[in-house]
Amino acid sequence: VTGTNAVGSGTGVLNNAVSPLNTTLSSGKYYLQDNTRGQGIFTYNANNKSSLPGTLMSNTTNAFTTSTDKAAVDAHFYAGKTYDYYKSTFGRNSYDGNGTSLKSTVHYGSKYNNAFWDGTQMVYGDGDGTTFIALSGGLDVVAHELTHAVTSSESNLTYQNESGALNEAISDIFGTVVEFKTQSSKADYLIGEDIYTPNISGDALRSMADPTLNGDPDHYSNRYTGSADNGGVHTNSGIINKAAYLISAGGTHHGVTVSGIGIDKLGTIFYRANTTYLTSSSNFSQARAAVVQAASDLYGSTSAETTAVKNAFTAVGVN
Ligand SMILES: CCCCC[C@H](S)C(=O)N[C@@H](Cc1ccccc1)C(=O)N[C@@H](C)C(=O)O
Ligand SMILES: [Zn+2]
Repeated sequence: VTGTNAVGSGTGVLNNAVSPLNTTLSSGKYYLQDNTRGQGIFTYNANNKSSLPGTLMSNTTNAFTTSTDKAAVDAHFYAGKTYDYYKSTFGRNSYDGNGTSLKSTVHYGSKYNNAFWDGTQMVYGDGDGTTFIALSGGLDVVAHELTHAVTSSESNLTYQNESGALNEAISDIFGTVVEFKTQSSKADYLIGEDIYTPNISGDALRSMADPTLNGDPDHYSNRYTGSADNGGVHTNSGIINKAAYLISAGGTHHGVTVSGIGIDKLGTIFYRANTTYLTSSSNFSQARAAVVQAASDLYGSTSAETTAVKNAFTAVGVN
């Protein structure tokens, strides 16, 4: 909408206080439209239907605190935080580098247990209340989906088999990196922990530290070779997620010891790989080469960073 910039507040999915919330005042109504980042961040309500984008979220006051507001408040705020990470860390203006506006829709479908990037916008379900609660309530979910947009603009990894698992792992990696940079006190290497199984504490949809906790492989010899889930893109991502975990945190896996280099460098290395070396058809072995080259460019071919990358990929059986 055309209006004036305003700063409001809200309540998130986990009943967390959210402030500041960048909004737009137009004709006496406040909209979830943030004009301070790129060409804007716009958050919509699908009203539990499946037509997109739905209606731009509005309120008569600048306090978004109703139950309907909560998923939108987090989607809006976390999209802004993810935008900030890419802009401040790499100078990247929005997912395409051109400041293209970020659109999110919440309350998609009925009890929809998923979130996705549809090629032009982020989409979030409410969950069924048992497997998931509203998925935009997880910062790692929002950063996961927005990172698919970055990947689509860069390597454009094909969403199936090994390139698809790489695509998924890169989204999990940046979901985690953004969580560490934005919510440092509650950051972890778990994926979806904030919005997964509200009745079970301590679990998550995936674990980068130990993918086997959810039945996902942590070594290439255990990869899934079937056709489900586009060739196991959410399963075989565990192999790359484990390598990423080892690069950042270090550890010994299958007899190979990795000296961790930290979460910031993990993000910097994978960002360079995704924007410079990976292509739509890259497989795991080619991804190793891409990430090694990225680390070498950044820190030197004999650096501790490059050594950590090599050892981590070896540890998960990718050569
Ligand atoms: C619509 C068809 C599937 C789209 C897949 C999207 S990109 C995706 O990977 N969504 C994430 C959502 C997510 C992210 C982080 C944490 C929790 C949940 C995902 O992992 N979806 C799982 C449930 C899946 O599709 O199997
Ligand atoms: Zn995904």
